[in-house]
Amino acid sequence: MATEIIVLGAKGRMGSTIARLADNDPDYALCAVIEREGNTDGLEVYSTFVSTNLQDALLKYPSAVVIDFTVPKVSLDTVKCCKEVGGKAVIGTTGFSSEELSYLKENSKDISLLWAPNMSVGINVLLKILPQLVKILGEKYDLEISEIHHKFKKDAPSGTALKLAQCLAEARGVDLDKVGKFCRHGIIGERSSEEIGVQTLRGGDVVGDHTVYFLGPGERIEITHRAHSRETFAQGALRAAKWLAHQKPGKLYSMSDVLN
Ligand SMILES: NC(=O)C1=CN([C@@H]2O[C@H](COP(=O)(O)OP(=O)(O)OC[C@H]3O[C@@H](n4cnc5c(N)ncnc54)[C@H](OP(=O)(O)O)[C@@H]3O)[C@@H](O)[C@H]2O)C=CC1
Ligand SMILES: O=C(O)C1=N[C@H](C(=O)O)C[C@H](O)C1
Repeated sequence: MATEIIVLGAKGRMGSTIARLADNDPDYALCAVIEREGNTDGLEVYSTFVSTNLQDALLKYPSAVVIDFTVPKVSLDTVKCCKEVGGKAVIGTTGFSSEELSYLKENSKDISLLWAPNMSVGINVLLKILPQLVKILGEKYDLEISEIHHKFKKDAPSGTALKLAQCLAEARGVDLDKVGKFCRHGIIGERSSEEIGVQTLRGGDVVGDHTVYFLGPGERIEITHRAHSRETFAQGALRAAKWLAHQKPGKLYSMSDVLN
């Protein structure tokens, strides 16, 4: 049976990619596309329900999974709305504060909710193997991350870079809030071995590149993931929605649950 989908932020870079793919794939039924008041022009290309109100769409399609790639404030409203009317949501938005992430976790007890800062298969496989590399290479290898994104991206560092840094910190048994180094400028002194550096580049139309560096004595390993198009993330979001449609609330799901 086709998975029913509601796409929020349907004119955004990610929202439009997801809506187009869902509309052309018999495994999905694009039930509704939602945009902000005054910004629905052009959405009639989808022969589906167009609205500025998520609640209206969820009441009309109670089994649909909402896919939301917008901004933190809007995604928090999506969670609130799903809780009020009983919907499920896949959230790809990044840039949440730790309090906002706690809000997602808290509400995942009541609604089926999945959040992942990167829905590509490649990044999620990388997250699985990084702890092994950290443990084998040990303390002598310095850990750094760099990311490059298009000039329109609003948050920094990327949600993926933060997730990768969190993964490295957990593998070393340290607190990222204490060892994360997000900016270097001026006479900063020698690098300490505990640091996990995260550096941000912005420009042009780069879809999303992430590199993890293991910088050791006499050698280094660099692992780079490059997304070739937004369809990589969009296909992941649709796969996540298909999976989430059959899940009960209980925890804040992530892509690792989907790919298991
Ligand atoms: N998890 C993953 O795999 C990925 C995550 N992302 C994340 O997804 C998010 C969106 O990225 P992207 O598609 O490039 O961004 P866009 O800016 O292209 O799209 C954002 C969408 O959100 C809507 N929006 C923004 N503010 C509001 C508001 N206050 N009220 C209602 N709607 C609003 C926009 O509508 P309007 O045009 O009217 O402003 C637009 O439709 C980002 O956080 C990004 O980091 C991106 C790629 C992959
Ligand atoms: O804003 C983007 O474009 C992307 N955002 C995500 C992030 O912040 O990690 C994922 C992807 O790299 C593209």
